[in-house]
Amino acid sequence: MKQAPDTTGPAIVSLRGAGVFRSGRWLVRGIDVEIRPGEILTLIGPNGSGKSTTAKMVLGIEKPDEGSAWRAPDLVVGYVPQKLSVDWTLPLSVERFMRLTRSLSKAESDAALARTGVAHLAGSEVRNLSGGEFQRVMLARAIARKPGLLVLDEPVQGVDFAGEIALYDLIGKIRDELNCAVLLISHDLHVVMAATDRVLCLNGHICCQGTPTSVADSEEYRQLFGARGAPQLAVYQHHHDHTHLEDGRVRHADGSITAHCHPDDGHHDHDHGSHHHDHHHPQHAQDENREGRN
Ligand SMILES: Nc1ncnc2c1ncn2[C@@H]1O[C@H](COP(=O)(O)OP(=O)(O)OP(=O)(O)O)[C@@H](O)[C@H]1O
Repeated sequence: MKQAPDTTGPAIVSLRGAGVFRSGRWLVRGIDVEIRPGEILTLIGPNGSGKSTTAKMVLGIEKPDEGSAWRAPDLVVGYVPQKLSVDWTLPLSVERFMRLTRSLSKAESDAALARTGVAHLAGSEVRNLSGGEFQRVMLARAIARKPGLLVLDEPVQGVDFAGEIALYDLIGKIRDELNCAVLLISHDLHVVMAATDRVLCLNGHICCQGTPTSVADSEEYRQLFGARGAPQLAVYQHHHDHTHLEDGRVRHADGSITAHCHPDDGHHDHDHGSHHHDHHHPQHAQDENREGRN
């Protein structure tokens, strides 16, 4: 059985009463956050609530105008920003993109691409990648130097729902393999990955924090996102309640076998109200095989 990551070590990042003041106003204030090795922390909050600004204080890109921001001196950080200023009209292969701004050996680059399941795309043009492929390349770029902290600003943008679940699975696996801490930013509330240890809900300040379910239940969260927001914070759980057999049929948790799986066939629980995935699709299995081979 796999051991749970040890998240009890000393903090690798600590923000204390941190705030950023720009253009005559406080973008965020009073941010207290500690990040420990191996833990997954998700920042959620409406557009403009200060998630990226907080992440930039964690990274040291923005200096706090009040309070303090500290990082362990030897901390290697991998960062996938929300936006990249790259001229995509120029030809650029994945391989070159991986090594564009950093000294990375070909072996390190190949290993990272393999880990995120996109080794086969090394020679492809970046501008031709699909949204999901691009995010995997970005992830590979961020983990290539084996970071102790991985900061992912909206890692599932441009990715469809199935791809989103696969990416969250992958991020969880990378955390397990590298035992790195992960800071995830999401303004999209409908899925928070199950592996998230803590959710921090921002609205210019820390509005509430805790386990995903405790945040979804909190009064502050409901006030911030309204009644509509509450059922949207669906914590993605991988129930593995059925298995896809080689002949394409499906064996359910109750032992029965059917030709297909269908949400309304009575074999699945519906505890989140919204569309939620409680099983693997063949595409995910392919991704896992690909990751496993590399
Ligand atoms: N350098 C800056 N100068 C002035 N205002 C800024 C600066 N950077 C960000 N802001 C403003 O600060 C607020 C918080 O921005 P931030 O990018 O941290 O929000 P966010 O929660 O990440 O938003 P989103 O979900 O839209 O990405 C926004 O209103 C933004 O316009």
